[in-house]
Amino acid sequence: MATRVVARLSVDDADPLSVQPPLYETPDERNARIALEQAAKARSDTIDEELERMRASERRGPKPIKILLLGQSESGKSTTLKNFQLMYDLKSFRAQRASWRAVIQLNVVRSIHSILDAMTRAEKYDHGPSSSTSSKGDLPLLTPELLAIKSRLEPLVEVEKMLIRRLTSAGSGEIEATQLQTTNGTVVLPKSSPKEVAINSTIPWRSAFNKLVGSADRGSFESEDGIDWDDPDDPGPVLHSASEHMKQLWASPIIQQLLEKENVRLEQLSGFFLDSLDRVTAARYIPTDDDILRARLKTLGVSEHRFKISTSGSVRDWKVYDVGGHRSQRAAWAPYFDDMDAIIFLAPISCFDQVLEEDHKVNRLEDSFKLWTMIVSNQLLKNTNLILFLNKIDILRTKLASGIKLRDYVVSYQDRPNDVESTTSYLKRKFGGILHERSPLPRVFYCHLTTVTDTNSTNRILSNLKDMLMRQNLMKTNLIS
Ligand SMILES: Nc1nc2c(ncn2[C@@H]2O[C@H](COP(=O)(O)OP(=O)(O)OP(=O)(O)O)[C@@H](O)[C@H]2O)c(=O)[nH]1
Ligand SMILES: [Mg+2]
Repeated sequence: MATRVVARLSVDDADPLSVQPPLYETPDERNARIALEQAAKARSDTIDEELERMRASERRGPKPIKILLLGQSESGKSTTLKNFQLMYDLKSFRAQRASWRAVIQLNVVRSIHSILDAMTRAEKYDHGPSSSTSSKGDLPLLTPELLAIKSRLEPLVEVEKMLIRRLTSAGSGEIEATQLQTTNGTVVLPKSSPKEVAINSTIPWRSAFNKLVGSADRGSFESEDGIDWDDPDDPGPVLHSASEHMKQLWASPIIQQLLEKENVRLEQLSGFFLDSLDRVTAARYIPTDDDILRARLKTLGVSEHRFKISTSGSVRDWKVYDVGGHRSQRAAWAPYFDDMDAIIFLAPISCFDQVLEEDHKVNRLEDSFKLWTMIVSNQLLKNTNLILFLNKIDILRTKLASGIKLRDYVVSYQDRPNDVESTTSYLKRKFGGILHERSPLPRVFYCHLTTVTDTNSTNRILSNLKDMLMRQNLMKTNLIS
């Protein structure tokens, strides 16, 4: 009988293509090894053939039309992508309902968490050593009823943690600190609202949520909306039972006063659903398309989305790239500058009175101007169409109507009227001026005033863009003269 070689790689561990045949093996082991090698080679050949087939088809067919979405964090890039999906891939957009439902639940508990944090701060002032000094008097006193609601809602922080765990379980996300931390018994209070969860879009995070809310073999699984109503981990029932308390908290004038004093403007934050609590905490809540557009999940990395889009009988492949806009993510943009047909640049101009979340010294509008300057002057992009979306016009309208003045943040605006028409045409001229001054080659200034959460108006703009790019592309490939 042949001697066994000690400490040999087991058949399971070995890579059959890279491991030398062992010096000693039994006939059975030899046959097993050969069979394994043959199977591995067959697999490898199939992959090679598939790759070659894909390359050949890419060589044969016209090049896909490529669009890159750029702009600072929360400018509306992923929301624009959702509009593309709604228009050109409705089936997969709707198939994601269960996942977006979980994101909306996360958005709701995050808002409630912000209120609970503000209440904790107010309580601290009430009981703290400096309670007899001046600053305490600024914060409203919390009534026993409100404090009872607070204790009733505190378990929602656990629901938030659970949702975040599910979301990030596939290693696809990053969480920034969300809880109060205790150091030497001292409560370290966050200045602003709880931080966001960010998701690396290259990894299919939705499968994590599908696992959370969907399982095809459960009796009540409804394939239409993909929601598994019997899932024991679904936070829906907990949110439903806490709904009245959440509504009371949000409707309380004392809480509104507290948030105002603390400068926590939840209704201006992304993923705000507290005005729709009745609906989004209903026992059988299914998100509408509009809800999905309003749901907020911060992007990490770059993701590619493919569409088949037709115009005048001609069908073309499109690739739309969504990127993370946070400063830490911007280094990942440049490798995609090559070979883009168009860049949609989103500047959320309603943010003229806000600062970047990642650097509180930088005004958001100023950051958009700097980013736009960098994009228009980039040599690699000199032949790329640039389409500017001056976004969040709905929020701009509300803000200006509430008396917030553009001239207080953009000094050069001086005494011009503080209405939507004048402010937008002023800002449009400024962005246009930068394009004309800094572009390496003369180029057309395409600019739209947008509210990308409004599907009808965005649909029209994207359809026009589609026609323009299809025409350009056909001209390039000499199909029309
Ligand atoms: N009211 C309003 N909300 C908008 C508009 N555009 C986007 N939003 C909301 O703003 C939030 C941020 O939008 P996203 O599309 O996630 O922003 P993003 O540019 O992808 O941000 P990052 O992924 O962090 O780079 C979401 O909750 C959107 O629903 C708009 O025009 N009006
Ligand atoms: Mg995004």
